[in-house]
Parts: sequence; C-alpha cells; structure tokens
Amino acid sequence: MAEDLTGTVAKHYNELQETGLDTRSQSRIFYLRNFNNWIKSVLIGDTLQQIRENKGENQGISVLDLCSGKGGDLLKWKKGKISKVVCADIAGTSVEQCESRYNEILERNKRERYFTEMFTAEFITADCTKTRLRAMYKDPSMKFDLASCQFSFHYCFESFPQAQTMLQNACECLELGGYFIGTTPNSYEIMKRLRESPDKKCGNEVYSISYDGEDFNKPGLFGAKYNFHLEGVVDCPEFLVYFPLLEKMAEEYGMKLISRTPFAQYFKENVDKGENRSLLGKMQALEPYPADRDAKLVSDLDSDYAATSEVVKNMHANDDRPEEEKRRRPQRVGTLSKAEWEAGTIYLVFVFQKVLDKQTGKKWQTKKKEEEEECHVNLKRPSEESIPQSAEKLPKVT
Ligand SMILES: C[S@@+](CC[C@H](N)C(=O)[O-])C[C@H]1O[C@@H](n2cnc3c(N)ncnc32)[C@H](O)[C@@H]1O
Repeated sequence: MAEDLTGTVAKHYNELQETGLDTRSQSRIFYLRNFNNWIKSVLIGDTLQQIRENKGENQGISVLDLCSGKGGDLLKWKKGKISKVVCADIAGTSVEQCESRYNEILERNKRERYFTEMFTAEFITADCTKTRLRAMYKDPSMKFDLASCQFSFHYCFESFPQAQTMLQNACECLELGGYFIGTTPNSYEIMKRLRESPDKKCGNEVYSISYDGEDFNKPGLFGAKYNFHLEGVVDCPEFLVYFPLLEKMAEEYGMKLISRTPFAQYFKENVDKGENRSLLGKMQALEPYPADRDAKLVSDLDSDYAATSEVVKNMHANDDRPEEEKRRRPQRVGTLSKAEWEAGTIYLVFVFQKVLDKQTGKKWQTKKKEEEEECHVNLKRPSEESIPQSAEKLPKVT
C-alpha cells in the first residue's frame, strides 16, 4: 500500500516559522511571494465582484477557505466585505495562528476611524482530504457562495478517495451559481520541465522539483508524486493534478470549469484591469529595476536580470527628456528575477462554477440571461405597439 503523506505535510506546515515583513536582503523570494499574493488578490476580488453581480450588492457572502494555513487571505476577505468565513486546515498550529490573526484584525478594526462591519469566522483543524467538513460546521446546513483553495489543492491528488473528499468539501455546500477557485501547480508545465532534463529534476536557486512517482513516462492519475522545494517556504511531497480528470470529477458535483489559466497568462490578462496595476505597487509584487538610481544595468553581470536589463537599456536609448531630468528621475521597470519568474510560472489559476444542483436538478441561470429573456418577452407582447408615448395620450379610465 502507498505510504500516507498527509502527516508529513501537516508536520512541515506546523513547523514553518512565521516570518514578518522581510525584505529582499532576507528572502530570495520576497517579490515572488508578493506576486503570488497579488494573483490571489485579483482572483478573489474578481470572483467576489462576480458573486455580487449575480446575487445583488447588499447580500451577505459566505466563504469556505480550504487549507487556509495561517490566514494569509484574511485581509482579502476583509477587503472583499464578505460576511462569513470558515477556515479549515490540517495543521493545528497554523489554524491557531489563523484564529489569532483574525482576532487581531477584529481588534484593529474596532479601533479604526472608519469602523467597518467585520465578517464572522469559524476555524476547523481537519484533513480536508479525509474528513467531511460539513459535519464540523456550527450549522451543517450552511451554504457558501465561494470555496477557495489556494496553493494547496494538489495535496488531495494523493489518491482517488482523497481527491473526491476534497472536491466534496469544496462543492457540496456551494449555492447554485457559487464558485470554487484556486491556485495549484500546473502538472503539464512540471512534466514539460522534467522531460527536458536528463535526470527528472528541474529548478534553479529558488525552487527545485524531482519526480518521485512510479512511472515517469506514464504517471498515474493519482499518487504521481514529486518533491517540491521552494526557498524557505515549501519542502514537501506533492502530487500531479491531471486537469481533465479533475474537470470530470467536479462535474459529479454539478461544477463546470470556467477557466484554467497559467500564472504568466493570468498576469498579462489582468495587469491592466481596474486597479490591479496600482495594487502591484502597493503589494510590492514586482522588484524595481534598476534597484536604485545610480545602479548600473547588470546584463553582463547577472543573468537573472538580463532580459529586464535589455528592456531598460532600450527605454533609456529612446528617452529624449533633458539630461538633468533623466538623471533625477531615471526610467525604471518592475520585474521579477528570472529565477523567481521560473518558479512562479509553475502555477495556474482555476475557476469552477456550480451550474447544477444535483439534488433538485435545478440549473444555474445568470441574472443577465433572465433579464435578456424578460426583455425578449416584453418585445413580443402584442400590446407593445399600442403603449401610449406620453401621459396626454393615455386613454381615460371610465
Ligand atoms: C502553501 S500553504 C497555503 C496556505 C494558504 N492557502 C495560503 O494561500 O496562504 C498549504 C496549506 O495546505 C495545508 N494542507 C496541506 N494538506 C492538507 C490537507 N490534507 N488538509 C487540509 N489542509 C492541508 C497546509 O497545512 C498548508 O497550510
């Protein structure tokens, strides 16, 4: 029988030290972590907006944060003005830290000048791949508008029953029209990189992946194990998620795949929407390059910034501002080092929507569709042409 790795994963995350706001000098992946956080912020913000459009502005929104860890997304839930969150994770220490963080946010919120209504929260320590969470909610009949599983879904592909339980947890309590979103490694990208290497290993100075499953040429649908190391954050066995299979399994819960987007593409598609670009700056999700005004462009010295350096050199060559102005305010760009970009682009974003309630057989219809249909009916009304155009022409009621 295959060894059970959930204990190893829980131990790893329980032992992971809390780090404060570190800088590039302390963490080689400072900007990558912020970049990943930006992707989550955009995904969560967009989905909450979509839910509001579907439900109506003033309706409460309930969220299930699966594998919530230490509560890295609590502030996103606050910003998204949700009304309730249930956080569940296998690592007890992380769940405790998540609850403390929630209480701190609650206290800080009370002291804020512009007090905003805070969401309520429930915290559950459980293996989401083996335990039915519904039985652990304070109200087992509760419904969610959104289930979110960030950087964690791949752990459930250890075995079929585990993937099934995780999907059941994500989907069974979703409202019709509700969403299941997440970020997870892109198994196609991982296999592509591994196949390009002679020793089934890939990586650079910030991440490494080595295949540890049984048949490299034909990895199993479940339990296709690889070891993933990301500088100071992750050092765990993980499992390839074969997406067509996930899509099929999700159908069993009435879910439809809306999108599956690699991080690089997601970034390109979203960076210029709404406030996303300014959010990049606020979250320090990209590294300013060159680092300071007097720094030399480093293309010859550091291959990690070679591509960016070329872009900046071209910008400088075409910069026709006065010399003094150029010196005072040199053009810079935001970038990620090549090593961080390679690590970040392993991941993808997925969005599923519940389009069918399996119990009642009811199908999801968007509001827009209903409005279109209403409009269609209106146009067809036979009395339409005879509706008077102004009050004077209204027929007298006798
Ligand atoms: C990379 S962290 C992501 C945490 C959080 N979602 C975030 O984005 O900040 C992965 C999390 O998955 C949790 N996890 C792994 N396997 C799990 C399982 N079987 N059940 C519940 N949580 C699990 C870990 O304990 C850890 O907190």
